[in-house]
Amino acid sequence: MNIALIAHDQKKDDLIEFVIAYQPIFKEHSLYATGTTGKRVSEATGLDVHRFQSGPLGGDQQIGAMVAQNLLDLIIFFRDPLTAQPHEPDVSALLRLSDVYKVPLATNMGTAEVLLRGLSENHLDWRLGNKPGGGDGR
Ligand SMILES: O=C(CO)COP(=O)(O)O
Repeated sequence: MNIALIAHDQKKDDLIEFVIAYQPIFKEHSLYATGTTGKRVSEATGLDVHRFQSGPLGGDQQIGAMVAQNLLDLIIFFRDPLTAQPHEPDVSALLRLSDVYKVPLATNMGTAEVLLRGLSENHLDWRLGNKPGGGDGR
């Protein structure tokens, strides 16, 4: 599966803790991330992470472009609900596209735990049969 990891600055430590806790699961999958998140995760875990631009420079939109091609199967996005983000429209657009393409997305650790356990028990395998032939791949 292709998994995206994103965290706002105040949540990056939480995400790293989470990835370390579930590293045996994450290492079985392909990881993508916004720039700084990906750097922090790969430094902390040694996992191979494909890094896009930093969020404020378009990283959320690059991940959104993957969603629009139905190339992402799971998104872990630890948002900071207490800090205004200059690129809030990009964040909203990514959440909207995830709903359009029915991509499971966790915005906090509680939901992320449930999704990772579901992933490890093959409950997300329906994603594998949900790939587009092109065009409207919903
Ligand atoms: O801002 C972000 C998501 O909206 C995250 O970007 P970074 O991983 O580059 O900090």
